Amino acid sequence: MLNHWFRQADNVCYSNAILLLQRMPLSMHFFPALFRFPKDDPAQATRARHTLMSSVSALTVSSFTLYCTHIGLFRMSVASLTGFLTLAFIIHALFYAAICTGWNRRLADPSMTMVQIINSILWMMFVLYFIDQVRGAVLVLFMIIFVFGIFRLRLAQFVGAALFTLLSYALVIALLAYNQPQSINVKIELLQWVLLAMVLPWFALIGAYISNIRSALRHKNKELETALATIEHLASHDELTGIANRRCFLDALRREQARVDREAQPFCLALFDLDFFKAINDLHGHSAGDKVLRTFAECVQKEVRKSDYFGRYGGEEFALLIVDAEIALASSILERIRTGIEEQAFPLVNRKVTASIGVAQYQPGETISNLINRADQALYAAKKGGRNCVKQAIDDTEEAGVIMALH
Ligand SMILES: Nc1nc2c(ncn2[C@@H]2O[C@H](COP(=O)(O)OP(=O)(O)OP(=O)(O)O)[C@@H](O)[C@H]2O)c(=O)[nH]1
Repeated sequence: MLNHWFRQADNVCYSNAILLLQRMPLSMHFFPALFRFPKDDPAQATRARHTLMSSVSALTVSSFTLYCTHIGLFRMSVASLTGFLTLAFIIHALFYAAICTGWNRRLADPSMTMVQIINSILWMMFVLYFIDQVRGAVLVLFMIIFVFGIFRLRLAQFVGAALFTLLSYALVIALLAYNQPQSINVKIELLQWVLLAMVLPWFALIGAYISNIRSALRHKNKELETALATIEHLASHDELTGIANRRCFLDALRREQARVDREAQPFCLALFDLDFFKAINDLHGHSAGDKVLRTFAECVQKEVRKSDYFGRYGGEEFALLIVDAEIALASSILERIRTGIEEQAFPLVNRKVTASIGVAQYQPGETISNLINRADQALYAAKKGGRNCVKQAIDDTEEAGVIMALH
């Protein structure tokens, strides 16, 4: 009977615990998160690293205070101090978990530097209040706390932290003078306070200076990143039409060739050349010609699939890489594009603009230049065949030529 009752009580406790865990979704993420370092986000990784560093320094101070308790310089039993140190450890773990779970991103300052510094200062005050004889030497530990501020704080925050330290220390002196007059020499403590008041502003100033240099560097890095992205875009895109330039197109062609050689899927290369474009330039001017090129590029882009790759090959010549398509399918796509161009309005020139198109299917093992050559031969045939049409190159890689007119 008693056994049964215990088992039931056990079950109730167990299900209550499960319920509690389910009702607290935070716990489900929180504990595993403590052991998960945020590697995928460099900013979060840096924050987690700084928090771990500050935890290590807190651990050193904790060991020091435990030793002081052991030799009778800390007015507290080992058991009570262990309790306080456990609390300090939990607080550090919470900071770390907040970063690992990404919770800190909701805060105005996701690094939580100021909060962590205030936390450390308060713990330092705790140590200063209970430690005897070596209180002056302990003050040097404030420097470690302020070093962490260099990672993030602005001058005003540094000054705030320094003032908070001085006021808290003054309060500790007053409390000691009132509660433990035998353990304090007020004159010496005040002298130490003045010394701290002289050192901290300088520390704050130099810290803020370094912090400013870091943020200027960050800003410059961002500018460099943007400049690099612009350069990369300029190097790979045609300025006039905004589509890929010849170099970038050839890179895409080589990538596709490597993929197809691996996966044995067909792809086609089409070369476009605007018909009588010289006459457009001559009659309507170069800028009208530029506008025609832009409208033409937009018109083709509208018609092609996202997986296909369109680029300016040079002058009024364009190239289209049609992936996963044999020549019959590619030709019907190109025929649709050709009709689209024919029907497109080109307001500045107020006349029909057409294009001749040559297309070749990649033959496994052939070189890129051979493929381009065959597509070019097909384009030449399209020009010769009356323009405004699509012509296919023959499959034979040895013998470049054209066999079929679609229009
Ligand atoms: N506006 C403008 N014209 C360009 C650009 N690049 C090349 N061209 C012109 O394109 C024209 C190409 O003329 P051609 O190669 O003789 O050919 P076409 O007049 O189109 O005749 P077909 O190709 O035989 O139909 C030349 O006048 C070039 O100056 C450009 O970026 N902008």
